[in-house]
Amino acid sequence: MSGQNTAAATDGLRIVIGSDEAGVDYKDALLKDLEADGRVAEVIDIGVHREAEDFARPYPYVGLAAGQLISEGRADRALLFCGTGLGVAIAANKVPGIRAATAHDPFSVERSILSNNCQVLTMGQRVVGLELARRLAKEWIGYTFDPGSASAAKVQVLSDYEGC
Ligand SMILES: O=C(CO)[C@H](O)COP(=O)(O)O
Repeated sequence: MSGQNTAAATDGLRIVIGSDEAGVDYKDALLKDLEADGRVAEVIDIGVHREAEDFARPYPYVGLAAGQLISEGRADRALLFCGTGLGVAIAANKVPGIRAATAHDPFSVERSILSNNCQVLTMGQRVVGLELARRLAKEWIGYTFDPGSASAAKVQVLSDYEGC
């Protein structure tokens, strides 16, 4: 799984988007951005949705569901929101093989891919402005992990530890 995203980047990414109630405004805004982005082949909206039964779904279920979709090979990446971005990242990281990072600045977003080969980026609606979140997501889509880079062996330590 550590090399995931590399092949998909040429075909268009399949991206899961999700949030809890505290992140739903940003989730809905970024959903539109992803759908309009020609680099994205598929957007999978896992909720929550306003005025729907899932609206009160707590953040752990959102992070776990996103991580599982990637782990099962049904998506390449996930973009997740909650109040801080922390809860959905912690949850996604519980799925074996998933590397999720909370990042609210351009350098960390870049390194989450180029250093850490993270499949999941999370942000907090209560932490970062909407326009910055939109810009960060746009940049994030453009990064691809290089499996021949010096960072690859470090990521492999994590994959070896998890056995996947
Ligand atoms: O930010 C959250 C979890 O990290 C979540 O949106 C709110 O969680 P709470 O503070 O436990 O309500």
